[in-house]
Formats: sequence, C-alpha cells, structure tokens
Amino acid sequence: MSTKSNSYKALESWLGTGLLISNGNLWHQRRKAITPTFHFKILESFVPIFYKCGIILVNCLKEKVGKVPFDITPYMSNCALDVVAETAMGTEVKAQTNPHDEYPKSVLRMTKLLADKMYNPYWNLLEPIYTLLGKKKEETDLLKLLSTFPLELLKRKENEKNNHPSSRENGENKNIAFLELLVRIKETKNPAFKSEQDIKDEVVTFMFEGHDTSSMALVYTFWLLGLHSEIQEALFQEVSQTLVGKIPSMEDYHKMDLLNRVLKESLRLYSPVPLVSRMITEEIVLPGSGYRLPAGTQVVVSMYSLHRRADLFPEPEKFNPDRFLEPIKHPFAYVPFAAGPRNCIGQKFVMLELKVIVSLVVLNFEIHSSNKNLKLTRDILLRCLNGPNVSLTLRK
Ligand code: HEM
Repeated sequence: MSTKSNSYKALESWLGTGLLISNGNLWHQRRKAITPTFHFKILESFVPIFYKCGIILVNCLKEKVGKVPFDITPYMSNCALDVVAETAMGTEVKAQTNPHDEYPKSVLRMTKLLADKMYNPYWNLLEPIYTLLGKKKEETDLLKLLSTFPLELLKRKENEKNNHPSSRENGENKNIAFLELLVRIKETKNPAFKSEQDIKDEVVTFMFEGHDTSSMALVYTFWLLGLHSEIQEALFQEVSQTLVGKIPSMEDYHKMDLLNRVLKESLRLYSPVPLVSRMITEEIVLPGSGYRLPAGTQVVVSMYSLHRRADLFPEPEKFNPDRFLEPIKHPFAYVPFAAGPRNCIGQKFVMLELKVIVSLVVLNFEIHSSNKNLKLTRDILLRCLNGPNVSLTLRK
C-alpha cells in the first residue's frame, strides 16, 4: 500500500542501500536478515556497554557540578557516539574522554544539508543551483569524512580480530557487535548481503540512526526532568530502590515503570524523528473523512503534531508521564518509532540504552534546567537551537 517517499533518495549518497532507505525485495530480505540481530539476548549483552558509557558520562558531568549552566547536547552526543560505535562496530572511540568532535559535527551539518533537499520536492531540478552555492562540494567533502570514520573503525576491528582470533571461535553472541553479526550473515550466503559494501551501508545506517536519535532523546529527557523536580525526585526514588547495591540486569531496567513512562512521555513531546513520509502505491480512501488518496501521493506524517492532538492526549503540552498509565486512545496515536512494517528496528535497543543512561544520571545528580522554553528547529531530526542548558548538583 505504501513505500518510502521520493524525498528519502536525498539520503542515498550517504546511506546507500541501508535499511532506512531501501525498498521492495532488497529491503524485505535485509529486514528479515537483520531482525534477529536485535534479539533480546543480544540486547542483553549490550547492557554492560550502555552501563560503561553511562558511567563515563557521569564522570564527565561531575566536572560541571556547581558550575554555571551548560549545554548538555555535546555530552549526550559523545555518549551516544561511544555507545553506537561499540555496539555497531565493537570498537571504542572514546568520544567522551577524547572528544571526536569531527564526526558529530559533520553528522549535524550533513543532516541539515540533506534536510534542505528532502523538504524541497524540486531539489532534483535545483541541483545546478545547489552546485553553484557550493553545497554540492560541501556534501561531497562531508560524505568522504562520514564514510571514512566507519571505514576506519571497520579496519581497526579487522586488526583487532587478526590479533585476537579466538574472540570469534566460541560461536556465542556475547558482546558481539552488529558488524560481526552481519559478517556472519554474509558468510551463510544470505542473498541480503552480497558484498562488503552492503555491510558497510547497514553499519553506516546503524551509526546514523543510532547516534543522533538517541542523543536528542537524552537531551530532551534531561531538560524535561530538570524542569519537573517532583517527577525527577520520584524517578530518583524508583531508580535508587531498584538499582543501588547491585549490578543491574536487563530485568531491573524493565521493572522501572516510572522510568519507562518518563521516556515515553519525553518521546511523545519531542520525538527525535519529528516526521516520516511515504508514497501511496494503491489508491486509499481515508476512513472518517472520506478523502481519496490516489496512488503516487506523497504523504507526510508529523509525529510532532499528532502527539499534540488534544483529543488523543489531553493537555498535550504538559509533561505528564502518568498519561501512559491509561491505554493510548488509538493504536496509531503514539508513533515515535513510526508504525507498520517500516517501523524502527532499533526501538528496543534504544529504550534499553536510554533507561541505563538516564537512570545513572538521575542516580548521581539533581538536574536543574535554565531554559523554560526550547527554540526548536527541524532538519531530519528535531533539534534545539538554545542549548538546552542545565546545572547539576551532586546527590549525596
Ligand atoms: C530515540 C531513538 C530513535 C527514534 C525516535 C527512532 C525513530 C525511528 C523512526 C520514526 C523510523 C522510521 C523512519 C522513516 O520511515 O522515515 C526509524 C527507522 C529505523 N530506525 Fe530508528 N529510531 C531511534 C533509534 C534507533 C536506533 C538506536 C537504531 C539502531 C540501533 C535505529 C535503527 C533504525 C533503522 C535501521 C530504521 C529503518 C527500518 C526500516 O525501514 O526497516 N533507530 N527509527
């Protein structure tokens, strides 16, 4: 009934045949092959990585305790980059302790450039102007840098494997990175992965989808908690009662109901992916309104607007995690991870990552937000132009 709309073609130069933008049979084969790599056993093996990166984040944030309010975005970006590099590539980039500024900054610039194209239906025709304005060259330079980084990591991983060949031999999925799982799929002659390039495209997609989205989700969640001290306090109580004095397990994170609702509410108000778009492949008539959408129609679904509909979410602007104590009013009312066959394959991964990191920060600090309002801007992701700035107090 629908496929990805033409606007996604703007991402092709970067993400190649990766899952996010591929269509038809290739997408189907890839999705089928990749789905088992998000099995809960594999996610469980990532918890220590999330935890380690969260502890490093806490240590970095300690330097800010008692100081003037600061922008939390680079801290979250570096933490999310550490997580995604180790889970996707099995390699530590140490972005938090040795900030690898170039990659996150280039991702930011690239998503802005590509968003200009994605939201302009005539961008194909405007290509000469794009070239004249120097944007084409900028895109090519950024592309080089953005694919060099994962390739460098791929090489480093290859060297590590050659130096420690035993790490592959026991056949278990313990702490095996996404990259390694894809290499194994390719070795089984799966038609979804015929070449190294196919693997690279998926790893780049994973790095893109898994880095910036998680980073923005953390930013908005901490800002909201910093504005709502009573909810932050209740969350601190829940986290400290569940986690203190033990090495947390995946089950512990699933048990924390308020933590889950806080994250869901943050993703409702500030969905890092603010909209998706599709092309209708067969005519449909919308139930209720009776509007007819002919085949070929490009449809945009704005999560930002949908999640603010007062008939679906009373007092929609209010940060109220308790609204998720009630069932959602419509199966498609709440879609931060989209819905249907092209929904987010990484949603369980990211919810677990967010739970581990948010609980560690809340356990260690009281967060106070200085901005009462955010100046939002939309490129491919929902971004914030004014911080947000927070100050921190160390919890005893
Ligand atoms: C809070 C964080 C995240 C949000 C809000 C989010 C949201 C979404 C949304 C809305 C889509 C549909 C996109 C579209 O159709 O245009 C999507 C697709 C996708 N996401 Fe996520 N995502 C997040 C994190 C992740 C992570 C961590 C990964 C990887 C580990 C990931 C991997 C993917 C992939 C590969 C697709 C394409 C799936 C397909 O088309 O079959 N995402 N995500």
